[in-house]
Amino acid sequence: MNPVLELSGLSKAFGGLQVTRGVDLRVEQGERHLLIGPNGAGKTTLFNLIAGDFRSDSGRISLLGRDVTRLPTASRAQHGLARTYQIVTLFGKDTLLHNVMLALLGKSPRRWRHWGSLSDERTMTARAHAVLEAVGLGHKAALPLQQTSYGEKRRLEIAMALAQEPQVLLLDEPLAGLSAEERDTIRQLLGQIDRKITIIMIEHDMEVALAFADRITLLHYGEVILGGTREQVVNDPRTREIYLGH
Ligand SMILES: Nc1ncnc2c1ncn2[C@@H]1O[C@H](COP(=O)(O)OP(=O)(O)OP(=O)(O)O)[C@@H](O)[C@H]1O
Repeated sequence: MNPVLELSGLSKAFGGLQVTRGVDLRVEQGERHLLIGPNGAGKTTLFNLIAGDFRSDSGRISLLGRDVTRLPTASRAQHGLARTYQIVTLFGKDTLLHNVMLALLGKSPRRWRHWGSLSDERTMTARAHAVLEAVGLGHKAALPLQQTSYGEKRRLEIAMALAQEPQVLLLDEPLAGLSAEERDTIRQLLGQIDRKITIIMIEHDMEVALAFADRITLLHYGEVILGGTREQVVNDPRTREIYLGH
C-alpha cells in the first residue's frame, strides 16, 4: 500500500540546535499514529514541518504521493492536510458558527472572493451547523466563543479541522489541560472520526493515546528511536527507559 504521508531524512535546526534529525516516517491510509517522546523531543516541530509552518533544512515530505516539501501551508491544506494546535487559536469574539464557517472558507476557493450566492451561504451555514452537531456543540452555535469552556474550545478546534474534510489530520495534544470528563468527551469524539481520515497525534495522556493508536513512533532529541505497532513500541525497553519511565 502507498503511504498517505512519507517523511524521508527530514532535518531541521534552529541556530545551533538540531531539533529534527534525519526523520523517516511512513503513515498508511486510515492509520492512527501516535508520536511520543519526552518534552523537547521535537514532536511539535515535526508537525510544523509536515504542515509547512517551518521549512525543513533537508529531506522530503510526500503527502498522498505528492512532493509537498517546498509547498506553503495553505497548499498543503488544499492537498488534504489539516491540523490543530497545542494552543487554542480561534477568534474569541466571534460565534462558534462563524469560527467553523471560517474554517470551511479556508478550504474553499471562494475564500478570496465575496460571498457567493445566497444558496452558497445557506449550504455553508448548514454544513457548519452539521460540524458543530457532530462534536456536540450544535446548541452553542450562536454563542461567542469566549463564553465557552476551554474543553469546548478544544472540541471546536477539532471540529474546524474536520470541517476542512482532510485526508490527513494532525492533532497536537488534544487532551492537554482538560478535566477527566472533558478528556472522556474528546476520547469518544476521536473514536468517531471516519477511518478514511488518517490521524497522527501527539499526546501525553497515555491511557487515551495508547487505546487510540495502531502504530507508535518514539522520538528523542529529534531522532526516531523506534517505530512499530502499539504492542512493539510499548513492550520495547527503550520506550520505558526514554519515555514511560520518566
Ligand atoms: N521556533 C523555534 N525556535 C527555536 N527553538 C525552537 C523553536 N521551536 C522549537 N524549538 C526548540 O526545539 C526543541 C523541540 O521542541 P518541540 O516543541 O518540537 O518539542 P516537543 O517534543 O513537541 O515537546 P513538548 O512535549 O514539550 O511539547 C526544543 O528544544 C525547543 O526549545
